[in-house]
Amino acid sequence: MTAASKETLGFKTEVKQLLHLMIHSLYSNKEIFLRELVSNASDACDKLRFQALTNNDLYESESDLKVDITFDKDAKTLTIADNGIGMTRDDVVNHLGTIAKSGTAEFLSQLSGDQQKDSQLIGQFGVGFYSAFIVADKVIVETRRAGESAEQGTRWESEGEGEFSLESIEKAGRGTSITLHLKEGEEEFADSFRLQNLIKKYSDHIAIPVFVQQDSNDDDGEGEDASAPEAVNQAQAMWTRAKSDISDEDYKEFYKHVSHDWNEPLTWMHNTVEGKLNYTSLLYIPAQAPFDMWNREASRGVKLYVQRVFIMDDAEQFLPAYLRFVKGVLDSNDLSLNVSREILQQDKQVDSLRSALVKRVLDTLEKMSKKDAEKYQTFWNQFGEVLKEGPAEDFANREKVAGLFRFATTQSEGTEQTVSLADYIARMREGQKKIYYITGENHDAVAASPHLEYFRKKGIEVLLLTDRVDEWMVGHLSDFDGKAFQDVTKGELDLDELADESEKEEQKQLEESHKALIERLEAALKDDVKEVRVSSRLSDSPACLVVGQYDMGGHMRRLMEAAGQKVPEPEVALEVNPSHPLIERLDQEADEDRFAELAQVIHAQAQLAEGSQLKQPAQYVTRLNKLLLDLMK
Ligand SMILES: Nc1ncnc2c1ncn2[C@@H]1O[C@H](COP(=O)(O)OP(=O)(O)OP(=O)(O)O)[C@@H](O)[C@H]1O
Repeated sequence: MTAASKETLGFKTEVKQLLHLMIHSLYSNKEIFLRELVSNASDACDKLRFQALTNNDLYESESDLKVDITFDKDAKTLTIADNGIGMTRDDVVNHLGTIAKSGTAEFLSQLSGDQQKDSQLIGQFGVGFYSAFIVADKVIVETRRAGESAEQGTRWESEGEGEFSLESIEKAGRGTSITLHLKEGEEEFADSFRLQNLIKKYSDHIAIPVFVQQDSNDDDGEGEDASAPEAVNQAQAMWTRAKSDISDEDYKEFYKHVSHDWNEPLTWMHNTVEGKLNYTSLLYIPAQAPFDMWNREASRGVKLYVQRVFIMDDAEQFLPAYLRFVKGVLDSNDLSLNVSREILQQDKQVDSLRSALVKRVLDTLEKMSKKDAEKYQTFWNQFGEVLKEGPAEDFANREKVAGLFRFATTQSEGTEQTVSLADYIARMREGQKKIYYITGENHDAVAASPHLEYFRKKGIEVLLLTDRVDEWMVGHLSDFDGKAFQDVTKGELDLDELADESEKEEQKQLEESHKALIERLEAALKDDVKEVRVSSRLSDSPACLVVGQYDMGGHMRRLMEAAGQKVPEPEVALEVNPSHPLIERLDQEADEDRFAELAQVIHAQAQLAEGSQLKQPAQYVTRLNKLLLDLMK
């Protein structure tokens, strides 16, 4: 080792922030550091086994993979050593000096300083290696990549305060050993009994044997007197065990290992299939959305194993993007051990496996929605918006996915999305053939829309769609259970279906008796709207705007315009309510200039009511002020 090979580097800012936070927010759960370090050690062994498939020399004549936990009570140290893949000097800098996760900055910006809330968020982010600093004031990592020579080892050392040092060392055995210098008061972790209990509690499911040093019999504290270590965990891939042998606690801990989530999962599905396809899958639905669910680069997919050998993390080919919240393991007996991401893209088996997993997840959700509505509601509140991408992405399952949707409606309470399409259909009025909906920015705005007046009067339920994906989703769904979706703000209301005879007659008469008014309005607004009609949808408001049945809705148009996209101008019709006092008064206005002014104000108000921006707001204010002044005279 030469002095020149030693250097001191600073942590990236986000690491400093995370370390500070971790130590303060996670202290009450400090023991989880062991789970995190053993989980990393197990992953490192998995990776070595995978790479050794094509290069057996990597085993360096030691193919029994294991994790060794040793301690020294006097020195107050604890060491977690593995003989896995190890790290090069560059790996060490990249993995233990930065956080390479996409969305890290965004995650950190969400933190509030409130320890309770923040610990929840860190849980979703994943705690990892840095959790060692919850109990240690100095951490030393000694590592050597499998296949490299003994002199190419690296020693990383840090007190968790801004910087770390690196130097080259000689390391005979490959792999990584992490030594924690325990903080004052954390001596409990240099204790065999305590360590064994923790491994049984948190890491029993790890497929690699974990050995914990025994306490020495004569209590002189000499490390050399310790007797031979023994494997503490079951050391068998958990998903290969019989379901009856696996406790809920085991399933939950395994979830934390595969997902890097700190919270418990909402539910899981564990299945072994033999026949045309041969595989075992253990899939989890989290209880909480991860911090990066909307980040396009975020990793997703299952951990793929072939015949118990780890192949890759985040195998995204096995689940569609709209199920990206699902975590877990797929162990296939059919795929080849040298399968790669490229091969997966063309493999026919992959499609069959994917269909099978999708079916499993959708069936599980359906069952949950029937058996445990409250639990399902938790799921929906977290992941509903993602699931709504389903009809566009997975045409074959669109009806099944839509059956899982929940909506806020004109008849549901508050803003929570609780009504299924089946509920809606069961409540449809006699003769009603369509599923009516309205889209908009937020619940209050859509619930107050003038377009709902007629539906309220007739007691017809309307779905209130306020998620960004909604309009896009309905566009792809188009119908459910044979009933078409209809935007209540689009096209002429089809009274045939909704109104009784007397209403239709009344509407006809209104149209006849207001022909002159309509013509005058059309002349006054000829540059603004394509058509003016007598409305059948309004009862309390004077007017509203309606786009063509096949035009883009107002909400979608606003979203696209906000994203800087050019959107074709829709052909808008103004519908007026002749029974409204304002329109009655307008009809009597003899002065054509004043009539035109009033018509412009009514048109502007209809735009405001639907949430649109006026093209010339100042002009509207001037007009309105003029009218107000007239009133005050
Ligand atoms: N024992 C080890 N052997 C080899 N590489 C390791 C070991 N421990 C950590 N690493 C490397 O350091 C990286 C960072 O580890 P860390 O635990 O912080 O994050 P992670 O495991 O990727 O995810 P998470 O933070 O969600 O746990 C790992 O991805 C791995 O590449």
